[in-house]
Amino acid sequence: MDKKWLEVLQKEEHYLPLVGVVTVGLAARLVFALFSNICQNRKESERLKLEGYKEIPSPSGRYPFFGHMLSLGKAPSFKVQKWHQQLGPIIRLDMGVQPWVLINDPYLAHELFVRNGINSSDRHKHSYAYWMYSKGGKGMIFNQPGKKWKSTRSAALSILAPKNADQITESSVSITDNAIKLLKEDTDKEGAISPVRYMKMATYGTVFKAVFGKDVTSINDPTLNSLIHITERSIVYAGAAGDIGAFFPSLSWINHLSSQKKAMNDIINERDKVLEVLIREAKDGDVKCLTKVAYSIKEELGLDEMDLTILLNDVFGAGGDTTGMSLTWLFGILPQYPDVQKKICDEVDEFLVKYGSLPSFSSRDEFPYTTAVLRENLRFRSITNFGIPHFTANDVNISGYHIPKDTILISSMHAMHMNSSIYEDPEKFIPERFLGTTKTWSASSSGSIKERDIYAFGWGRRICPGIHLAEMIVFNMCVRVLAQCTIEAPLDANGKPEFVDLNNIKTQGIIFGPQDYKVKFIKRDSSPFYHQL
Ligand code: HEM
Repeated sequence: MDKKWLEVLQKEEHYLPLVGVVTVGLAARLVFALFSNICQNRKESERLKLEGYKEIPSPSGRYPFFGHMLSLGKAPSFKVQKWHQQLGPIIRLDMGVQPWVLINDPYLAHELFVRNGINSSDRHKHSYAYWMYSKGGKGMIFNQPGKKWKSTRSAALSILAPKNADQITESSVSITDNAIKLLKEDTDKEGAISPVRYMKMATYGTVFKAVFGKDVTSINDPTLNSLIHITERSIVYAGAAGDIGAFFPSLSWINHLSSQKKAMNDIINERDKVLEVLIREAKDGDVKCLTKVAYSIKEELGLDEMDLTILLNDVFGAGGDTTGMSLTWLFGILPQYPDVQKKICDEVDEFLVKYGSLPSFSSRDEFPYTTAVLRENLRFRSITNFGIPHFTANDVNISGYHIPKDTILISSMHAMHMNSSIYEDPEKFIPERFLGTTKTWSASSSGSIKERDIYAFGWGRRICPGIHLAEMIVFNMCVRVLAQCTIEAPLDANGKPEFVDLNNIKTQGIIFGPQDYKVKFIKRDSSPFYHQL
């Protein structure tokens, strides 16, 4: 964020006359901004301290004007984990003038987001995500939790809920098989490959079919790729980088000077054009998909065209990158644990011999070890840095702490999954910790807090509506790849495997992934299907 902010300033200065009145004017505005932000910082800190309540601890490393923003570093999730280890389950950060309260204890998070859900389920009115992307709070993700938001959720669940997802189940398998076919062909040509594009094809492709009813057969599908490109640029701006004014109100003028504003507007215009065509074709087509279903119940739900456009974009965007990233972590982790791979392969082979066909998600119960690995993958590397932040609509008091209205609330996703009071040896990748837990991700994310064992899908009324689809795509991809291949790291000049560094994180807006890496998908001669590969 700090770097981006400086880049914006540098770019703007480049276009402005370098000497004279403008430069002096800018300097004066910066000094004024600095001063007024410091005053506001102080007011915010006072607001968080209330007599009779415990003070929420705040880490050192707070700078004037920027607050903790400059201390978050390149891997904010890891830094926040350290702060929780030092200060406990609830901490406060000052991001410019904006207070953030972060929680890494599931019971406290449950008390805040579920028991006090009425006051803790708003979204912050982010300059890009709320005002531009969702046109002032339309659709689902950035909408406030009122009547329209409820309607968009019920429209989405008409396709995504486990009991309604039959159609997606079939298409998920065929899109996944297409992606694996291409992955194998490219491996034969190139040796080691980066799995990211193929995972994106399978995940975005499945969601694309579910939302717009269109099949994706090529990794180069132009419409799918342009929507992915638009989505990924949006995800970056939906993070802190797209909302300078919220952290530094006195610097919000930068947003208006900035070429960033133009770039953001371009994304939205491009998005609207692509969606207009897709929606028209989906409405007129014969395939049952979210667009068709949502339009058929539009009047009943009291939604307008733009509500639906943003909703469809929300579901596409929220489903593709997250699920693809979970698979990208998995294929980076597995080469480092050959014994884990072997146990998954044994389970798949046993199924192949017993039934003579590849499994689909409905056979999930026959894969206790594989499902434990996929749960551990989700815990070990959480995909979203901090979920999607919530915002307090009113003051909230939990466990003796006072959280005022207008505070950003964050479930510290990585720190919660690395909390040693919940998981033994949390820094180690140990799938066995989940053996014996056969519930689906969806069932265990929404049950009682005592039975919850993963926290990657958020909380309360805002909980991710795509959990079932996410698990289905990840399961299908994992078992179908390992039915045919083993995954190995390429070797360096000395014959040593070049594993991806699992602690070297790439943060893209709200998503958290590994650095780019390559692996080899090697045909598995022990597979009962070997001769058909
Ligand atoms: C492994 C994959 C996924 C992960 C880790 C994930 C995680 C999350 C998280 C953390 C939230 C925020 C919840 C909160 O605010 O408390 C969320 C919301 C959401 N997710 Fe997912 N998600 C995944 C896959 C999907 C899929 C496949 C879809 C749909 C196709 C989807 C659609 C959504 C939507 C629409 C929301 C916004 C809900 C609202 O604001 O009311 N997600 N997801």
